[in-house]
Amino acid sequence: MRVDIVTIFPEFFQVLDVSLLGKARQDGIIDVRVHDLRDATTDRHRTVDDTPYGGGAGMVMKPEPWGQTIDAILDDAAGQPAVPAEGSGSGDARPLVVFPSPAGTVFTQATARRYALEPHIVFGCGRYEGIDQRVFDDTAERARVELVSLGDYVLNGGEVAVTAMIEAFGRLVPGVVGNPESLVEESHEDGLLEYPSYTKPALWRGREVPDVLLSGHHAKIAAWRHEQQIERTRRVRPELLPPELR
Ligand SMILES: Nc1cc(-c2ccc3ccn(Cc4ccc(CN5CCCCC5)cc4)c3c2)n[nH]1
Repeated sequence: MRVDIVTIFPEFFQVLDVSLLGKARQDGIIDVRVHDLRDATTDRHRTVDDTPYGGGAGMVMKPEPWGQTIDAILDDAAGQPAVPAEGSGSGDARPLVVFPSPAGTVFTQATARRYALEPHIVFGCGRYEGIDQRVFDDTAERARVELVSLGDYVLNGGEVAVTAMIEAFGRLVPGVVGNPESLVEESHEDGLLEYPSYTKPALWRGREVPDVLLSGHHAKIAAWRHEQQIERTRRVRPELLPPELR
């Protein structure tokens, strides 16, 4: 899987070398390339922003550097088509270009699962007050474009959102996580929040571990854990519960 990231803060993504993904990159499972948007500027000040038409506070990112950078990435990728995972993916062979945005659809585990199947994703990290709309419109001529929100709060740019998304789908890419079983039982994987976890010692500060977990009775343990998931989801995120469990 190839991932391209466009940003004015390329050093921000050194974090991807440290985390779980460092090994995935070394093993060639995920090929991450970071592009400095300012490399596509032509003026002495390497300008990437300007005042908004129609007025308003702040600055908007100019379209030219974006158009040039995205074209270069897509042209380069066209020369070496990444093979989509067998029997998976959107079926649309065009690359996927994702722009974090407060105005985007909310990123969920379902989005992460879908992204993990893509052979190539380009992430565009905006800054300032956002990117000129024509960048999204122009890119949509040759790629699938998605505006994605991390949640209902405003960040200063797309970099944190892209880091979170890459971690969320990266860990689902086969070969990235040592024990694939650990991916099945986690929160949101079955639409419910996770059950509480315990480990040794059996008694800690006067607090014991639920007896069922010490029983070795796997069917009872599984039933208890599912009940805990439903109780916790009902308490914390009732909107996630399927109608029949509300
Ligand atoms: N989930 C999530 C993703 C982001 C995100 C993603 C990408 C960028 C790029 C820039 N910002 C900062 C920003 C964006 C919007 C505004 C509002 N402003 C109102 C007037 C018209 C212009 C826009 C303010 C500052 C970003 C923020 N935040 N939260």
